[in-house]
Amino acid sequence: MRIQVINPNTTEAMTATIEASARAAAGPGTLIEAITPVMGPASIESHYDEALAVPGVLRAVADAPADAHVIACFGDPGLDAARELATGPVIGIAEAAMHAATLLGRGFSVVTTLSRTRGRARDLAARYCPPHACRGVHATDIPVLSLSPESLDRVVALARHALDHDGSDVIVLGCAGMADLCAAATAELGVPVIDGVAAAVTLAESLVRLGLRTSPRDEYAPPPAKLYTGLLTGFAR
Ligand SMILES: O=C(O)C[C@H]1NC(=O)NC1=O
Repeated sequence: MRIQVINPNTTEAMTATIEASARAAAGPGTLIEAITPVMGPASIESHYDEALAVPGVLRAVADAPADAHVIACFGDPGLDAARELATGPVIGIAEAAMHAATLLGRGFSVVTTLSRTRGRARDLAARYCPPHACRGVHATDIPVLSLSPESLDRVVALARHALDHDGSDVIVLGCAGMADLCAAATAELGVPVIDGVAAAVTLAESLVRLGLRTSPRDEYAPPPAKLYTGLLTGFAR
């Protein structure tokens, strides 16, 4: 099977981090096609960035039919719109990570980048999870493009604080750029630490293997035909 893994920001180095995590998680029969969009922000750290990332996500989904698509940004930008264009499953990394977390413990905490992105994470938790599953969202105040292997200590220290303060038992990494910190953080913390990229790829694989796809009925049906002007000439097939 072919899974398209989209980095919604335009930073190739981050796409490489995402691709490595996706390939490590994928099964032997899965081809990972990681892509960087042709348009959008260099990183996504605000509602404005998120809005401007969506056209690039939709272009990617429309241009490359795949058995499934992963949106590899913790804000899950364009997830519902992408489901109207795709035929296979479309999975966001926040969605996958949060669902996985609810299967592994009684409550999870999110460790993310800038404090201003905490509201989005809370909103997504309210959509995806039962009440009280997400016990807290904590910001490292590390900008997305400043994440590096040296960020591990800060991420782990904040995760320890989160586990104690929130009374949670699982950690969700709140940025695709943290994917390469997951194994080391898991070893340090001794609790499940979830990388949304890996969770989304394996969830997408499972759905495809079960022969399941996005429902074409009603809300996720292809968008109604209409005129689009300017840059956004529309991406519907
Ligand atoms: O919302 C965040 O801080 C993380 C999010 N931003 C980004 O460019 N890739 C992400 O996963």
